[in-house]
Amino acid sequence: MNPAPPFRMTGGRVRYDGREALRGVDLAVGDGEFVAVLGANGSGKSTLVRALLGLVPLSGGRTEIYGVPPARFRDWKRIGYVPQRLPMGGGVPATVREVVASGRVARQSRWRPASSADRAAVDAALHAVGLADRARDSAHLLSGGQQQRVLIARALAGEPDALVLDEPTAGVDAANQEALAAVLGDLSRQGRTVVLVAHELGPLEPLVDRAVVLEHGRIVHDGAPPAWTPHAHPRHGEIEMRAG
Ligand SMILES: Nc1ncnc2c1ncn2[C@@H]1O[C@H](COP(=O)(O)OP(=O)(O)OP(=O)(O)O)[C@@H](O)[C@H]1O
Repeated sequence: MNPAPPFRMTGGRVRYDGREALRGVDLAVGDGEFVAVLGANGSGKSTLVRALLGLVPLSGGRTEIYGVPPARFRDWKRIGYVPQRLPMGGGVPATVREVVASGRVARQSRWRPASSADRAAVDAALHAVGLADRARDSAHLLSGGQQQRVLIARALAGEPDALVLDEPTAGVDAANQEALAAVLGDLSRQGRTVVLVAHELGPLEPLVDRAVVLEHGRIVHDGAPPAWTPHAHPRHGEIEMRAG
């Protein structure tokens, strides 16, 4: 029997205040796949990835993480999540290293201090996103693009099998987008599963095996990445399929 895929949603529905944001989504993401979730503002992209992770409840259908419904899933160290907005800033200033080290929590025993494996994973994650030389800096003083890389490093530090990123390129300059593409390319070649939400793929495009396009909470395309005018947000009718 094949092992359960990282994510499988069947007939997934999500309702906010009586309005449906997901309207019957069937989606299985296989081990090692690199899937981009595309669509216009408000089409339901964030809702879909949050529902896959059990962060928003389904009003209909079901979803599983490695074959287990999110409420019963316990193996969170296998999953990395990079949210759309920064939960850091405000509060107590933390160094870049401290934020990244917090990504090890799911792997650490509560009664033991960080092990050498923890420290090595944090170092590797900082190195992967090109921020090793900023480890002692306050995370909230970095640029938006660098903060995004800190959040990615935090997820990488947990050495997840599957990584979910919500618009990792939004508001990120070209150099940081290239850096992100290099990191995600390495992960993908290592066989990790990547699901990312994007408006535009930019330098990530060559990495994408499969694009899932949402419109009004439904999947309207699932296959090769569609081509559209750069810098335009895909709207109804604007997406054209690449020949071949
Ligand atoms: N917490 C919430 N409460 C009520 N409505 C919500 C909530 N979150 C999202 N919505 C609505 O659900 C729909 C889908 O939103 P969602 O954020 O999933 O779309 P999106 O494709 O990720 O959009 P964007 O590209 O702007 O991030 C939108 O109409 C949005 O206004």
